[in-house]
Amino acid sequence: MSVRGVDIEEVKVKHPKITYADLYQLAGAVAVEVTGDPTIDFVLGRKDSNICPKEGPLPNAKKGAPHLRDIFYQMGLSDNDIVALSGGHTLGRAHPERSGFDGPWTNEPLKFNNSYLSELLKGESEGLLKLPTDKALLDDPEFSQYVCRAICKGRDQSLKQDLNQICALPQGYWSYCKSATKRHETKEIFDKGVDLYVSRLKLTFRKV
Ligand code: HEM
Repeated sequence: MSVRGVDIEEVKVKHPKITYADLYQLAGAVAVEVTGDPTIDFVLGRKDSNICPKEGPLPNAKKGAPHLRDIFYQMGLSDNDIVALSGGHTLGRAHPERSGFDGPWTNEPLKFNNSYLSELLKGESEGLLKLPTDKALLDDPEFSQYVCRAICKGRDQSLKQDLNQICALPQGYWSYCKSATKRHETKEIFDKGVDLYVSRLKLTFRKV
């Protein structure tokens, strides 16, 4: 694994006291920092283990919302955390030779922001990937509330009204959400929501 051309193994050799578990987390926090602005608080203290769990705890991209919950609830994460973490797909891309999926989730896959969420709301876009687990975040009423809330911030009055309404609607908000994003420039909504998304992500990062 490498972050900005730095091989993680080289860092481990130089600083053998840090565990791999901490090192990988730190690499994630640094990756977010160098590709966007947000600084992620980082706390050391994770332990390494030589024992592999029987069934790998990684999610299966072909499955839906119940599967995501099975995986992430075991880790003590909430629906809101699952949505926030899925926003990690704002960076990078899928490779057919690795996962069978192909392409990036956003138009700027080396820039960390909330564009994963805006692309999700916009629907299918040519050349951009949506995994079944990404789509599940919109199909599931609980998850999709958090997708909307993650971007629910606006200064101009009509936009604010629309966003407040989206965020207040526990169910059936989705068609409203779609029409509101059509009425306003999607980019405008998301530019205003990026701080909100990042602050939510920071809360999730404290747990992992
Ligand atoms: C929600 C469940 C998740 C599923 C099902 C999932 C699935 C996948 C898949 C299929 C790929 C493509 C792998 C490849 O072909 O190279 C991928 C890549 C990636 N995932 Fe996830 N992922 C999940 C959660 C996360 C989380 C929580 C993060 C980080 C917060 C994350 C960050 C990434 C990144 C950065 C890449 C791109 C890697 C690259 O560019 O080589 N994913 N994920």
